[in-house]
Amino acid sequence: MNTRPDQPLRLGTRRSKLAMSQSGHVAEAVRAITGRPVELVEITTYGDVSRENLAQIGGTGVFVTALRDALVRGEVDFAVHSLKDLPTAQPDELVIAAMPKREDPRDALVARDGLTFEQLPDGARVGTGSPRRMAQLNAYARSLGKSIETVAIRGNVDTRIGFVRAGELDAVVLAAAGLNRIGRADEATDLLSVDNVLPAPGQGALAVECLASDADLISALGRLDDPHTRAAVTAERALLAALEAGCSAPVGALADLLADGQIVNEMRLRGVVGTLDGSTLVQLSTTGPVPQSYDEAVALGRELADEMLAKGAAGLMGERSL
Ligand SMILES: NCc1[nH]cc(CCC(=O)O)c1CC(=O)O
Repeated sequence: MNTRPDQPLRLGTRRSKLAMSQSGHVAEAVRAITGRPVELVEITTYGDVSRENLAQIGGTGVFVTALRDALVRGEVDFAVHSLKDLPTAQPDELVIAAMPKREDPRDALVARDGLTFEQLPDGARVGTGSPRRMAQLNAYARSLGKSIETVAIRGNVDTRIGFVRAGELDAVVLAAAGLNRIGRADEATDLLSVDNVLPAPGQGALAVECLASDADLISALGRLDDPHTRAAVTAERALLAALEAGCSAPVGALADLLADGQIVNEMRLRGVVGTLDGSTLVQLSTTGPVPQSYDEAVALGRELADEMLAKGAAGLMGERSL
């Protein structure tokens, strides 16, 4: 670790309520492991100040780059990111020392009058800036014999829920993990089954990152790692990378463990790509032994990507936001 044992470890974090909450939990855990104080260093990222549509600015790393720069410059010792905001390419000088146990990966609906997705009226206005959500929500609505109007919005959790409270939208869709982490789980009026809406790769999981050269810190942070979360998220991100898609692409993926009684013996990886209007989806799944290494997890993701590409996935990903 870079600083003297009596000095606090510096944790770089975005300053949104969600980021502060997840960083606070990691800080507490690191304090317990190392016996050292942990100080939060607030860092503003491009994604926090830009008002541009995320799908248009490309999404790749806009919430992450400033935190990584602070790590490389030695201004902070480690950083906490939402895994789904992290580009799939890993810089050589940094490592993800821990992926703690994942929260609920599902998307949540926050609708007026307590409505579930099935109860939304035909033509309901549903806010989301995510092409992945647009594609799958439109397809889900279609399967229920109705249509919805997806409205591109962005902003933090409070801002997005505010559109519903103000009566401007019938509903918004957000990550359940985000609501849970800021103590607002009860705002969700529906949790969308992953059978209908697959989450973003890595959704609900965190990445704790530090310098690749900081062996002591890597080993301390490693105690927060959850191997099943890491295997699942690694497979999901390998799928995303092999599809050559970024976090703003209409790609959903989720790996989960299949248990036979108490014995976990397989990992299933599901993936989806679609057109924004939801008229065409390529949705496939594959199952294999629980990956025991990084390479095995990557292989599962690549295998599914190859199958999806063979079914025409590439042709569906050209579209960006509206
Ligand atoms: N930049 C958006 C973002 N990044 C991580 C989360 C939620 C928490 C998570 O997935 O870990 C969110 C908000 C959302 O999608 O509603």
